[in-house]
Amino acid sequence: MKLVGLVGWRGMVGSVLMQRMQEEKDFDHIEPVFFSTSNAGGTAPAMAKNEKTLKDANNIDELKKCDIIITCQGGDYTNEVFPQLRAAGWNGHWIDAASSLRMKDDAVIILDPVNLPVIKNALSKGQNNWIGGNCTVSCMLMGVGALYKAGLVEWMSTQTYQAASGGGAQHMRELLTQYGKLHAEVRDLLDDPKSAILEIDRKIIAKQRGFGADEVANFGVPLGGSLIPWIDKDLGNGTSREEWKGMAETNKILGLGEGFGSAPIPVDGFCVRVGAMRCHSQALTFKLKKDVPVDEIEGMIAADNPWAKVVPNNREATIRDLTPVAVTGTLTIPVGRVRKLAMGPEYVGAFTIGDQLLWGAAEPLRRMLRILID
Ligand SMILES: NC(=O)C1=CN([C@@H]2O[C@H](COP(=O)(O)OP(=O)(O)OC[C@H]3O[C@@H](n4cnc5c(N)ncnc54)[C@H](OP(=O)(O)O)[C@@H]3O)[C@@H](O)[C@H]2O)C=CC1
Ligand SMILES: N[C@@H](CC(=O)OP(=O)(O)O)C(=O)O
Repeated sequence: MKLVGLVGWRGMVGSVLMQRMQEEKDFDHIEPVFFSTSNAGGTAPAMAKNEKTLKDANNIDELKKCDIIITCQGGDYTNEVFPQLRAAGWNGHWIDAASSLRMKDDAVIILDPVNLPVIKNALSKGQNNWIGGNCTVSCMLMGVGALYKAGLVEWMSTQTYQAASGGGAQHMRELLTQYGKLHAEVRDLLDDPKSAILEIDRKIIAKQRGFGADEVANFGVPLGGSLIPWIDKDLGNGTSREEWKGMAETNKILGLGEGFGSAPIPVDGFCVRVGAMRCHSQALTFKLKKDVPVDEIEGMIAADNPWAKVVPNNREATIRDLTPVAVTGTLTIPVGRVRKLAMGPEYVGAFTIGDQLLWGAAEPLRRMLRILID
C-alpha cells in the first residue's frame, strides 16, 4: 500500500477531507502517516493504522518517506516546505489545497469530473504536482462545465456571492458573532410588535458602524447585514485576485490558453463576500457561440456528471433547491435560472451553488488520491 502523508488534516478543509475519506473508505487503500506543524509526537487520529504518532510536518526526511503527500495546511506551508522537499530529491505525488503552486507550469489544477483527460495526459508525462482549484471556479465548472466541454462558450461573466468560510474558520465565527450582536441590539424592539421598523434599522446601522476593531478583525469591515465586493488581494489594476483566478484557472483546468497553445476563453466579473456560511453562489452570463435551446443546455448540464443537477426555472423549485441552505454539506451542484437573456439568443443566464469546502476544496483532492492509487 502507498504511504500517504496527511498534513493539515485537523483544519477546516482538512477535517472535511478526513470525513469524506472515511465515508468513501479511502483509508482501506492507503497506509496513512499524519503530520502536524504544532504537535509532533502527539497521538494521530483514529484513522491511523501502523503509525500512531504525529510526525513533524517540517521534517523533510520524514516527509520524504511518503509516496504521496496531501496537504490542506495552507500556502505558507507549501511555500516553505515544497521547494525543500523537491530539492531533497523527493519524487512523490504532492496533492495540495493551497493556491501557491496552481499556476506553475509543472502543476495541474485537479477537477477530474471536468478535466480527467488533462490529468491523465500529465500523469503519462510523469507530472506529480496536483493542486486543487479555487473554490468558486471548481464549483462553477462542476455545474456548467458541459458548456465549455462542448466548445459552446465564447465568453462568460460571473457575479459571485461567496460565503464566509472562504476566509477560514475565524471568518465564520466573526460573521455569526456580528449577527448575534446585531440581534441583541434590537431584541427588545423585535419582541414588541408595535415597535417602529425604522427605529430598529437606525439601531442596527449604528451598531454596524460602531463595531470595534476586534469585532471586524477578520473581514476588516462588518459582513453581518452587509456585503463586501472585494475578495483576496488588490492586483492594482482594478481587479481583485479572486476575480483574476476566474479566467486564469478556468482556462488552465480546461487545458485552454497560452500554455496549451490555444486562445483562452474570457471569463470575468465581480467577486463578492456575503453573509452565507460555506456555500459559494454565482450568477453566470454566457455568450454562446450559437443559439442553443434552453432545454438542450439543461440536458447537457444534467448529463455531464452525477453531481450537477438542473433546477427548473420556476419560483418554487428555485427557492427550495437553489440556496446555500439547501446545498450545504452535500456534493450536489444545482444549476438553475437557466434562461435566454434579453441581449439576444446567444446570451444565456444561469445561477449555480456549491459547497466550497466539498467540491471547492476537499473533494478534488481525495479523488486525485484515488486516481493515483486505484
Ligand atoms: N478555507 C477555504 O475555504 C479554503 C482553503 N483552502 C486552502 O486550505 C488551507 C487551509 O485552510 P483551512 O482549513 O481553512 O485552515 P485552518 O486554519 O482551519 O487549518 C490550518 C491549520 O491550522 C492549524 N490549527 C491551529 N489551530 C487550530 C485549531 N484550533 N483547529 C484546527 N486547526 C488548527 C492546524 O495545523 P496543525 O495541526 O499542524 O497545528 C491546521 O491544519 C488554506 O490556507 C488554503 O490554502 C483551499 C480552498 C478553500
Ligand atoms: N479565496 C476563496 C477561498 C480560497 O481559499 O481560495 P483559494 O484556494 O483560491 O486561495 C474565498 O475567499 O472564498
